[in-house]
Amino acid sequence: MNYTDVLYEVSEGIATITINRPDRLNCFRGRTIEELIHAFKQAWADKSAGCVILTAAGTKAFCVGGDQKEMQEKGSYGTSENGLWEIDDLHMVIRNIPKPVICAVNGYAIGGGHVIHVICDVTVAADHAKFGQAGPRVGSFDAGWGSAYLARIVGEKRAREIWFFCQQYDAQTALQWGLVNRVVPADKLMEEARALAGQAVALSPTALKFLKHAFNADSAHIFGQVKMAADGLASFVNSEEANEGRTAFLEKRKPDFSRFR
Ligand SMILES: CC(C)(COP(=O)(O)OP(=O)(O)OC[C@H]1O[C@@H](n2cnc3c(N)ncnc32)[C@H](O)[C@@H]1OP(=O)(O)O)[C@@H](O)C(=O)NCCC(=O)NCCSC(=O)CCC(=O)c1ccccc1C(=O)O
Repeated sequence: MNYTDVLYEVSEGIATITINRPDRLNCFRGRTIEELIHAFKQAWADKSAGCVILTAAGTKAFCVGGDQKEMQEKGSYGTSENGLWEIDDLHMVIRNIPKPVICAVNGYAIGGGHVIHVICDVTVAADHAKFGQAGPRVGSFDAGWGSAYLARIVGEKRAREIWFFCQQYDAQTALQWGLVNRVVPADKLMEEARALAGQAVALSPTALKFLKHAFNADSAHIFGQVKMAADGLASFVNSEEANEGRTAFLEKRKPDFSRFR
């Protein structure tokens, strides 16, 4: 597959996957998701790769979720070559790949971009990174991993706060909340992520594989709500209510949801 939205490279046993849409703050469209899935599967199949780093191009954003401009213009984020919108499959391949996945957050991790970092095994954040969910402001929600798994990580009260108020949290707060593992100066981000990845690469791949499956087992039941959440969202995104959120964002004004109460 020829990548347009993603970069992929393997060196010293570490596969690095980079979301490469910096001019759109690395937000994703259907093609981005399809390429990310393909890249994760490459890393899965590659016996020379013992660990994966997921990061993004530039210094402003890791990923700011779904491409709202594409959604506004085309009525969808666009599909993959096979015609499907495969965000759930991306989440599953990050969980199921039997190798540690380290997310190196190089800026904003917002909306669906925040969910992606939440699902990764470990997160290293640049000190200027910002974290948060935006769905209820722009006409979206993740009632699957993005809420239920998030609550396991930061606790119910904080997860509800993150979704119910759509604020942004700095890297130190994210560290204090257990949302990220480490915070480093921005210019040391990849160095730190690669140092951690190198330590994993030196360990027993079979032990790591079984440990990852073991950690996953305890939250696997969340998958039961993921498809329902995705179908609920699919039926919501083109509603008048969701459209008000998206349009307000693109018009740089506050949304007015009062008529939908
Ligand atoms: C990230 C910001 C806080 C940055 O703010 P700021 O520095 O002030 O920059 P801006 O001027 O706002 O932005 C610069 C430029 O980028 C454009 N832009 C920003 N975000 C997006 C985006 N998501 N899509 C498209 N374009 C974007 C912005 O319009 C500006 O363009 P100009 O032309 O220069 O004006 C701030 O930008 C911000 O808050 N961004 C919005 C974040 C957001 O709302 N993200 C989407 C949340 S909804 C989502 O992610 C869908 C989730 C999803 O797909 C999903 C997830 C899980 C399960 C299922 C699904 C599903 O099926 O949908």
